[in-house]
Amino acid sequence: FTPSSVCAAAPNVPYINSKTAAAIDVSLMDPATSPSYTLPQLMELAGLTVSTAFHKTYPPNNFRHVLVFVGPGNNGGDGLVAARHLKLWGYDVTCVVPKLKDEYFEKLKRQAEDCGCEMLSEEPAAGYASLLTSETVIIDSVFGFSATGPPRAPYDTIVPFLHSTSAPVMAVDIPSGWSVDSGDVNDTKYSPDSLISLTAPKTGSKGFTGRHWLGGRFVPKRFEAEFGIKTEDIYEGAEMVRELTTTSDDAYSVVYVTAPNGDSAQSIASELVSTKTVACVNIIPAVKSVYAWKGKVETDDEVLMMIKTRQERVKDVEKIVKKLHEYETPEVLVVGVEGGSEEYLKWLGESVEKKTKKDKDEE
Ligand SMILES: NC(=O)C1=CN([C@@H]2O[C@H](COP(=O)(O)OP(=O)(O)OC[C@H]3O[C@@H](n4cnc5c(N)ncnc54)[C@H](OP(=O)(O)O)[C@@H]3O)[C@@H](O)[C@H]2O)[C@@H](O)CC1
Ligand SMILES: [K+]
Repeated sequence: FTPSSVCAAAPNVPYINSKTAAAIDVSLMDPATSPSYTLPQLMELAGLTVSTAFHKTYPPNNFRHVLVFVGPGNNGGDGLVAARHLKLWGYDVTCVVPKLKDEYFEKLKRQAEDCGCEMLSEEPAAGYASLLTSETVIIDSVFGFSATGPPRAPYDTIVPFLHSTSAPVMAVDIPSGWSVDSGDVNDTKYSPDSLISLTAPKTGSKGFTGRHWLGGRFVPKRFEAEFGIKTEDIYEGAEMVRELTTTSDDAYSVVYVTAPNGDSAQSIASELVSTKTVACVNIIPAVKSVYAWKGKVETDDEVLMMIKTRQERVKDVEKIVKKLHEYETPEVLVVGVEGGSEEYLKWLGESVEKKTKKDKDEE
């Protein structure tokens, strides 16, 4: 058995401060360099990158609604572009857009609206919380690397809402309200569920503990020498993003389940794998099981499933097995994984969908 894509360890990429981030931005659009990017080009690429990371973290079959908070600068522009893509990719999208920088941002708003995104320019009377459904994920594209000081109106109600909501949040570039260079120095306790860093992660996000993505597959390689960042070598295939989350402390399990025959095992295995509840099931044929049942010694011909998954998904494995299995008391035996080859464990981790903070809170 060979996994279709073996993932290498999360890359160790350099972090940059707000000054370097701004200098990179200027350099990308410097008309003296040939060819230089225009702002709309960069915004399209950044917005596509945000939506790609979002789709990987929150697939639309589980998270139908996206609530995008759009800020006054280019971070907000990224959010408007991402909103348009996500609507076209099957999500219901609501954008809160209190202010627009200029005519270009007006166009981005109209394009998103034209694709079906709902637009709000102010807080609903019942508060931002009234926009949440049980399937909402928020995009925080309020402030990026140029924000300084406490949020001013009208963001002085949006940012505290982001800090206090229990809905999962994906932050764009830096969690709004954190210092770009020093992180959560104001002790907001804001801890978004996920973060998509653009070009390079900012030093302020060093303490970030959720799922962390990097996107910037539009920055020329010459910037590596100039700004000390990493560019194209970190991305794989046609991917726009690379996950930076360290998975070294992830725990894995093997679950043993017996089934009466290969067909029965196959249907359970297909459900487990197709829902990304597990990475792999080995079906071992011709197992003879001897056991005591209702006072008698029984001997059965069975097959054995050896199921490999993340420890946090074991309960979901049990639920699916119990739903599909024809036995009254199917065997579900969990064994912890002590170790394994780094590449195989990385592949295993990537193949199983992680639980989000929301899933964990609901448990
Ligand atoms: N390099 C890349 O890969 C690319 C980066 N991109 C993205 O651009 C982002 C950086 O964009 P940016 O420079 O426009 O800054 P950002 O923080 O969005 O907005 C600043 C605005 O906020 C305002 N403001 C500031 N503080 C405030 C406060 N306390 N309260 C209220 N308002 C405040 C400030 O207003 P002013 O201070 O001027 O009055 C200004 O209007 C970056 O993080 C990334 O997401 C991509 O789009 C392109 C490719
Ligand atoms: K942000």
